[in-house]
Amino acid sequence: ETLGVIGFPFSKGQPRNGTEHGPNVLREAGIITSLQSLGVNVIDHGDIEIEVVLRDEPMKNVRNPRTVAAANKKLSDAVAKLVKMNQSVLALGGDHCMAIGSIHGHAQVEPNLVVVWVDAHADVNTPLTSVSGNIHGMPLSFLLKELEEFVPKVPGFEWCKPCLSVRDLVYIGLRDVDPAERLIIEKFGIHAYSMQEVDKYGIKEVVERALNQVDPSGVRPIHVSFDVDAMDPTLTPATGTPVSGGLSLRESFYLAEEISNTGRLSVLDIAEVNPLLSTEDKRKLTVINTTDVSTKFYGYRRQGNAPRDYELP
Ligand SMILES: N/C(=N\O)NCCC[NH3+]
Ligand SMILES: [Mn+2]
Ligand SMILES: [Mn+2]
Repeated sequence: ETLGVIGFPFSKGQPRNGTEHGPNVLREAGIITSLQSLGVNVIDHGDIEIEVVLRDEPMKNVRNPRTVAAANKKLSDAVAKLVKMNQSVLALGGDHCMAIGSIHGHAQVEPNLVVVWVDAHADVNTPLTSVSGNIHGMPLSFLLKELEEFVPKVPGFEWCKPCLSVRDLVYIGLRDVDPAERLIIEKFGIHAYSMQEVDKYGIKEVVERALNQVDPSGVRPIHVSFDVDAMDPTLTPATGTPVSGGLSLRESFYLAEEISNTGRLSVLDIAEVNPLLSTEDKRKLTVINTTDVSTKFYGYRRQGNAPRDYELP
């Protein structure tokens, strides 16, 4: 099967320049060749062309609404096109507003998808609960049907019809959740495995419970939205909102291997790599660790990978 890679060189969902370089630093780190060396047929479709919308005034406190909306509409169309062609999609961000386009596009073709949101943050503020106005802290509020009545019209987002139900979403890695976000999680009973649960149950149990809760019959396409700040900042320091006490490299590998083992990973977002926010060696560390997790999502096994259709000589 074919893995289509799309770059989303974007940073306007948050205030720190640099995430627009995420796709290219991941490519420069060899993420494409690493995946090809697994025997995956990888096609790099290049980057979404980002247009700057002039006079993109804030709507109440929501920053860069039209620019964020336009970019994510393009991403949605691109992801939908590839999924329709039976490609798995790896979307390289870019800040986490990318999930609006990525999940929306995926859902146009696979409405039965489930979302595994791997992140230190819940990213489920609405435009009315967000303190910052940064859309990368709100993507799920644009996607969740149950939140539609709580989300005001934001200019540019007319195309974005909510496409996900709270019961089809599960969080892993939370450790910096706003009060309003916790209210939403509890009000709608969203499945959420914070780092507290990871410590309590262990990653094996967390992954098992998470997948069983959103997809007990084990048949639904999986969308993983992976914010690199889910991992411990000692592993991925080049990111905008690092939070201590994150997933270890081995917990991240295990999560990726188990998702890969389902055989139903359909779209993976890699969000919030910001090479400008750290020294050269910390940038290198971030992209190497991110690449190493990505290869586990697409078949690399620490146990070893026996050659396919090949006998011992
Ligand atoms: N990395 C971030 N989200 O995943 N930052 C925004 C969230 C702050 N509440
Ligand atoms: Mn995020
Ligand atoms: Mn985050």
